[in-house]
Amino acid sequence: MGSSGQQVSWKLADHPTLPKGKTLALIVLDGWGEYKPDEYNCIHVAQTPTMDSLKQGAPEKWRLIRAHGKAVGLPTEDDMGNSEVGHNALGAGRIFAQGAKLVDIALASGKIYEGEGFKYISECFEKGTLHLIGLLSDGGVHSRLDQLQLLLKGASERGAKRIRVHILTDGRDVLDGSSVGFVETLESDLAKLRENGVDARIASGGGRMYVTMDRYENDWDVVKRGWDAQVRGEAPHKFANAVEAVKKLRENANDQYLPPFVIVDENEKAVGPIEDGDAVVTFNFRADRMVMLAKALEHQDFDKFDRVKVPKIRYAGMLQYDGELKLPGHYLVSPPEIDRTSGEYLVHNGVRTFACSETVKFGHVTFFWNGNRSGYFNPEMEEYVEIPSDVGITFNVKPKMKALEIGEKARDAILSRKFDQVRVNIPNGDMVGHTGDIQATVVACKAADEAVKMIIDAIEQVGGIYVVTADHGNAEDMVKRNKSGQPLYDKSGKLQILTSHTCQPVPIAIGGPGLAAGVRFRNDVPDGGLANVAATVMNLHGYVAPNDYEPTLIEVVNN
Ligand SMILES: O=C(O)[C@@H](CO)OP(=O)(O)O
Ligand SMILES: [Mn+2]
Ligand SMILES: [Mn+2]
Repeated sequence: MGSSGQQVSWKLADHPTLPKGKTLALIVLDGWGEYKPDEYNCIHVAQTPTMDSLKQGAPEKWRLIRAHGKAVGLPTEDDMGNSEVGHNALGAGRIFAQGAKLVDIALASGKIYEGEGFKYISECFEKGTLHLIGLLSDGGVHSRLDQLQLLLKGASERGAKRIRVHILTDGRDVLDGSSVGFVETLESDLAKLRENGVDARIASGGGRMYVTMDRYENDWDVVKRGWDAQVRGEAPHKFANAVEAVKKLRENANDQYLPPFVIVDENEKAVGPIEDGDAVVTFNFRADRMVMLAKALEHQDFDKFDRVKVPKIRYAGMLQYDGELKLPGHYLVSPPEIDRTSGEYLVHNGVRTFACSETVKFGHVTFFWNGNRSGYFNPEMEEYVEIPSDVGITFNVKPKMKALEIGEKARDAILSRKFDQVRVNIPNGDMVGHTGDIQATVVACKAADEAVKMIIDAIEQVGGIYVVTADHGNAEDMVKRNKSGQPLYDKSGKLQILTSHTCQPVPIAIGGPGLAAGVRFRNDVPDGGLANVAATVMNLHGYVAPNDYEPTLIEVVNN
């Protein structure tokens, strides 16, 4: 049965000419876009002989595809790509309206306030406090400030009398240092609410990478720091107001890594710990970095850290973050129903699959790939291997990350001949790109290229096929630019470093000894994007994709 209840026919039609049984390596370079060659394009600066040689196969075996905006289900063409929407599109073969867009629609129509989730939390408004926890920026990757603003307004109009916002500063999807402005904006909104009789305040905060927003259980301490501040009202730093807190803490850390703080009253008492009878909403729409907190808030038998205090609350996510675990049970907006993913089809058709990355990207090639669904479709047919990521460092310190280990695992999986598809995510360009450290990102790109080479070499040995692509841009452009592409400087003359993803297209290359003669990229899908990759991969496994999948990027010509 499909998730919508209808019977799904999983059998895929045979491809008219392409054979089955070739080992296929599917390599996703995280944060690897295509951009003009200059000194801030780390992919260009780095030695990347493998990726360079693939590019020489253009236009038949190398091309660019869209990885941002509407091509991946985001609200506008100004929205940069990200891993969640990117891997969802790669795996699902169709474009789904994503969380950002679904929340926009639900807020605009007011439907968000009519759903079960809002009713559930609003029953606490009379006696309890409404806590809103999430990423404070307009990055649009995990959350958006304007959505928070609408939610604050909507909730207060519908009876929330006491509101506490627990902020996580960004500096990753937006410029470092922009946190101050976002906090000022939020403070002025909360002041207006107070004028209207709503007791609304910021209660706690911290930088997203150091407080709360860990993912894939890489480091529970991150979530614990947030818990202590948000729930217990305990943090090493105490301030009377949040703008002052962020300004002060920025003296020793950037936005992504601000230490946890709580806002206190005249008696040094935290103004907004979470108490029995309160309502809590995590207002991020994106799943990966909210799942751990959701578990801490929702699971009775939670044992990842000592929560000390476990208030009886009503908790709702902006979305449901994990469709398989049904986590959280209550949510304000229904998530996209990403069903019938390519992974599920291929497993049903006997394609044995291996997927691997290191912890910080592990869920990208498994959970996101499979439509935000954790676990295997069929454990007999699939093996997912996670290589533990380094914990407690920023990745510019170790820019090679686990690229070679991922390459080795993929190589061994290919050479074992136990798998038909070997899928990896190579994180370097993205994770190091987010640190804004240009030199380290150059090293990162080189390491990623070396990992690609290892995997392609293994494919050569077994007579297989490779598909190399990326989920969105990042390392190819490390500075903020004006409309004509010139780097921008701030008031003090400092170059404005871009830590975020980009709106650039990404490459896709196909090749390997197992690629049938005459296979090439068609030229009649010029606007092809990440969602076109699934049908392409199904073809290379010897199958035709379901009708409603975005069209394949390849054709077979007689030569
Ligand atoms: O680190 C993350 O959470 C995002 C940026 O916010 O990056 P990616 O989409 O590549 O995972
Ligand atoms: Mn990514
Ligand atoms: Mn990223």
